[in-house]
Amino acid sequence: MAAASSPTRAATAAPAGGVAATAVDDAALYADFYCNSPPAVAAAPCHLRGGSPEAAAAGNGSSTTLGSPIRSSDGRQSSGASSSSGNGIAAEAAATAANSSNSSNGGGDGVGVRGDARVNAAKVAAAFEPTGGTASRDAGFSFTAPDLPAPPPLSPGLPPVAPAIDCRYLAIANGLRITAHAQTAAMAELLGLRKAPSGAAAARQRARCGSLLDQVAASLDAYGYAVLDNYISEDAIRAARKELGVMQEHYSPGLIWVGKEAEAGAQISVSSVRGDVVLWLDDQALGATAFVKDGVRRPCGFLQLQQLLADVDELVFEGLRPRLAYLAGLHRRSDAMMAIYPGKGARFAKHIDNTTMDGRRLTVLTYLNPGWKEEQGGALRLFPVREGAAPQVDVLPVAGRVAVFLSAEVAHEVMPTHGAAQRHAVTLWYFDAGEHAAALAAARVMPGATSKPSAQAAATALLRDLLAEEAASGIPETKEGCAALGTRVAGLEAGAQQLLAAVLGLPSATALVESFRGMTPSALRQQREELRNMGLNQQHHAPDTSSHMTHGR
Ligand SMILES: O=C(O)CCC(=O)C(=O)O
Ligand SMILES: [Fe+2]
Repeated sequence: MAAASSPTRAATAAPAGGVAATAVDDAALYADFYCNSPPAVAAAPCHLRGGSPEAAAAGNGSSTTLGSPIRSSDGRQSSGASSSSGNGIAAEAAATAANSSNSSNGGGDGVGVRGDARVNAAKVAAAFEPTGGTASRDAGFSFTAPDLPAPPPLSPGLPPVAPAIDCRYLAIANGLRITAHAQTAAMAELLGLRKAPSGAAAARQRARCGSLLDQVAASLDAYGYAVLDNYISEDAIRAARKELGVMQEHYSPGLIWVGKEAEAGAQISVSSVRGDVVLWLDDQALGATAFVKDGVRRPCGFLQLQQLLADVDELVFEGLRPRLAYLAGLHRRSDAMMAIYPGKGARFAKHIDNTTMDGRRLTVLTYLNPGWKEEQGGALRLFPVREGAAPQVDVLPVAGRVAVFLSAEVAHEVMPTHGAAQRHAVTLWYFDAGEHAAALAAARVMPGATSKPSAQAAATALLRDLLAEEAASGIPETKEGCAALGTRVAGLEAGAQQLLAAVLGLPSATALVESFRGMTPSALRQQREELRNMGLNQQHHAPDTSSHMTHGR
C-alpha cells in the first residue's frame, strides 16, 4: 500500500498568515490582461512560513502553514477584486477595458461577459469530457494494489515546501475563455466594452497563463501537491455558497469504508474519524431548478457552482493533463462532493484517498470559506513523501484556494475545526482512464449489496459499535463485554454473519462465530484498532441525494 512518512506528532499551528499585502493589485492584473498595457508585475509565489524538514523530523512539532498571500497584516482578505462592488469579473473587465486607450485590433479572445454559466459549463464539458455523472459511485474502490513506485527525490535547490501560487491571472483568463462565447462577445463589442487584444497581447496572455500552469505542474511534480490561491474569485465563492445554502438540510454524514477484502465491506459513519457532512452533486442535480422536501417544491440552482466546476475541470484537463506524463490518462472525474465540517471539533483523520488502485489519480479541493481564520482550525494537513520535502504542510481552507494532490500518494487529514463556523469545500477526484477501466472491470458485486437489507443493517450496526470508542460503543473491553459480544454475533441472522465474515476476512460465518466466541479483551482491542485502520485506508463514497432533485421545469 502507498505509505507516507508520517510524523506522528500533530504540529502546532503557526500563527495566522499575516503577510504583506499583495504586490500586484487586481486592477493592474486586469489592465494587463485586457488592455494591451505593458506587463504588470508577474504574479508572485505566496509567502510561506514554517518548519524545515530537519526541524519537523527532530520532533519539535513545527509544521508549515500556507497563509493567504492576499491577507493584509490584520488577516482580512484584501484583494482589489473583493473590495469591488460585487459585480464580479465582467464589470471590472468592462471598466478596465473602457478606461483603456491603447488597445488595438487583432486576433485572440476578447472580453466576454460572465454569462450563461450552464451553456458554458456544457461547452467545457463537451470539450473536456469531464464527468460521467456516476463515476464516484461505480468506481468499485475494491482492489488490492501493488505499491506505487517510489516517488522521485525532490530536485536539489527547491525549498522544502511548495509555495502557493497566486492564480488570479488564470482566474481572469478562465472567466474570459469560458464565457466569451460569440454572442456575449459581440454584444460587448457593440457596447464598446470589448477591446480585442492585439496579437502580441494575446500571445502575452497565453504565455503568462502558461507560465502559471507550468508552476502548478512543477509543484505537483516535485512535491506531489500544489496550492493555487485565488483561482476562484471571492465573488464567485460567495455566490456558490449562496446556492448551496438551500441544500443545507440535504447533507448527510460522510462515510468511511470498512472491509478487509476490498470486495467486501460496509460504509459506515463514524464521526470521530470523519466528522463532515456531505452532499454529492451529479450532473443532473447541478442542472436542477427545484428540489422537493416534505412534498414542498423549493427552488434551487447551481449556475455558479457549475462555473466553478468548469474552472477546475479546465485547470486539470487543459492546464495540468498536457503538462505531466502521469496525468495524460485523466479522462473524467467523480461527481462533486460538497463537504461541510460543522465546527465543534469536526475533523477527518489521516488517510490516503486511493490505496486500492481505484482509478483516482488527482484529488482537487476548492475551499469556499471567505474570511477563514487560522484560529478556526480546519487546515488541510498534507504529508508529502518526496524526499527532501517538509514532512507536513498545513493549508488553510481560505476562499478561492484550490489544493491539488496525488490521490494515491499524499496522506492528509483535516484538522479539527473550532467554533461554530462551518468549513465548506468541494472535492473532486480525477480518474486515470486505464486504472479506472481496470478497476471497473474487476469490480465484483459486494456481498453487502446483495444481502437482505436486514442483514446489512445488523452487520453495519455491529461494525459501528466496534468502530466507536469503547466508552460509546456498548461493547466494553472486559470478559463480560466479550462474552456478550460473542452471544450477539452468534445470534445474528446468517446473511449478517456472512457479510461480517467477508468484511473481517474470515472464510465463513462459522469461523466468524467461533472467532467472536473466543474473543479476549485484548483481542477485542486489537480487532477494534484494525477496523479503524481499515476505515482510514479505504475511504468510500456516500450515495448522492440527486433523487431529491427535480430536473428542469
Ligand atoms: O476537505 C479537505 O480539505 C480534505 C477532505 C478529504 O480528505 C476527503 O474528503 O477525502
Ligand atoms: Fe481525503
